[in-house]
Amino acid sequence: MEQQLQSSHQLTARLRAQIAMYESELERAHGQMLEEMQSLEEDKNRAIEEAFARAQVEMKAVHENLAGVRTNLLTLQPALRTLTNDYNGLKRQVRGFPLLLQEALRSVKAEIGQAIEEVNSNNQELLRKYRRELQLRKKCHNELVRLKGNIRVIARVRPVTKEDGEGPEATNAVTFDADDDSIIHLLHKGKPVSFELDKVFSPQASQQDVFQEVQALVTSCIDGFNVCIFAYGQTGAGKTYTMEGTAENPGINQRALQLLFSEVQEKASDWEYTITVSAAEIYNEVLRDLLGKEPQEKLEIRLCPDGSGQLYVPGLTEFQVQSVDDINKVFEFGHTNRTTEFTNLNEHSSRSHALLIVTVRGVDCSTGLRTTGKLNLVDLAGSERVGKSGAEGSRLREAQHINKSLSALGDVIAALRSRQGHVPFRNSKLTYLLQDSLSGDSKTLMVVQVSPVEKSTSETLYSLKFAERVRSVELGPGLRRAELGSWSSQEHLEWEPACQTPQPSARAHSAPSSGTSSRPGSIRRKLQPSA
Ligand SMILES: Nc1ncnc2c1ncn2[C@@H]1O[C@H](COP(=O)(O)OP(=O)(O)OP(=O)(O)O)[C@@H](O)[C@H]1O
Repeated sequence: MEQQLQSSHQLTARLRAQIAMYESELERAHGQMLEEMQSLEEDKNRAIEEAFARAQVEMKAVHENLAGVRTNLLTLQPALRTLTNDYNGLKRQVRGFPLLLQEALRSVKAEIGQAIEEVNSNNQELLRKYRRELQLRKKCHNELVRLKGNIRVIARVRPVTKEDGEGPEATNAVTFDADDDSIIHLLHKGKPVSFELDKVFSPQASQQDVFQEVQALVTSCIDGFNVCIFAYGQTGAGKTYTMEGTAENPGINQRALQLLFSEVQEKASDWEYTITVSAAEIYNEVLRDLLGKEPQEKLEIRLCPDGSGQLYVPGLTEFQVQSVDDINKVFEFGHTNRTTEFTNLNEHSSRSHALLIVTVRGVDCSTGLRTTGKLNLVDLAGSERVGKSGAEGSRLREAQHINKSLSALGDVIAALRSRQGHVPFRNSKLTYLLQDSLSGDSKTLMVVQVSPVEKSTSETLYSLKFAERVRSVELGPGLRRAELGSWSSQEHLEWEPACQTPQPSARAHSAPSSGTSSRPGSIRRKLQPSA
């Protein structure tokens, strides 16, 4: 028991020791906890101090801002008052604006109306002056025509060419007057003969020199005048050279078209122009279209059904052209047609009359005034007197037709120059077709082509007589009848009275799109042997 008591005492002592250890442990943990609480308390206080300090700074800034805003408010108040006043003023103005606008519109309308009236009356005045100017211009032109004669005749002598050969027959038989460019001398069978025309061009004259002589006629077409330019003369005398020329040295046709295009362009701000071209041929008194799709078709000249008395050719193709390039295309097209039609185009060309008809239609943009002028460029058939040299068959028939139409042309020109009441336009297709362009205010220029060589002197003599006769028919009534009798075909073959046929033009086209030719205005282009 004692043992048990002893062990129990020992156990109690161990337990007491253990409890003492726990208690000291607890005490230490308690101390630690107190320390940590102390440190936490310090942290909290520090944080509170810092937050307080920041809050104080911010508070100070807010106070300062508030003070600034207050100051601003104080300064904005007067501005706000002004704005309110302005706003109210504007509101009043907006309310009164429709009335003001109406009033302003009324006064502006009245001012514009007055200005329009002034402009109108100015325009009327200008229009009146313009019309008077136009009339004056036309009067001047007519006066010029009257003074100069509306029919002029010039001669052009071509140079001696290789084709003239050599020897006495190819010697030069034509000379000129150094002091007077309207005189030409011919040595015919040893006798000198002189002629006076309106102007004579020697072989040295250039294409441009000749064109200068016809330039004014060409431009008058833009003002609504009709013009005829003829090349007359025996085969090989240079008619086609003068009218068509070569690629390097173009003749009247191309230069005229070029001039028309440039003149029309210059006037483009005031006038609207359209230029159309037609080309026709008269062979054995049959009229045919050189630009048509059916070159064989015979055309007739008819009276316009509108009762205007104007003539027209139903079916004659008319191409509208705007540039030399368009002309190239038109004539290339016509030429292609013809080369397939004739085995010997050159010969055929020599025996037919070729006409290039250029029509210039204009509208004055400001007045609506319309003008139409026609420029007829005619390469006549060779004038040689084949019949006298004993031609037969178809050659004789051709010659008869040529002589008949050239005589008829001479008759018409003579009648016009002498201002006869009756002009025999209907005696040939050529004169009938050109009736509109030969009468009235129209102008005519005949270029008589002359071969200079000895062997051609008979034909040259004949051509120059023809030319001088055309020119010498006086304009005055006293002399009116003096020369008329000589127009019957003494030198041409006898011919029968012309059948009576006449003609408006149709078939307007724009230029075809074929290949280009180097010779615009070439309706009678001669084929080169190699072609
Ligand atoms: N002024 C000139 N300058 C240089 N050569 C010219 C001149 N006039 C004509 N010729 C030349 O003379 C030749 C005959 O001229 P062209 O063919 O023009 O005569 P034509 O009168 O038209 O003949 P046809 O009646 O056969 O048509 C051509 O070779 C042409 O080039």
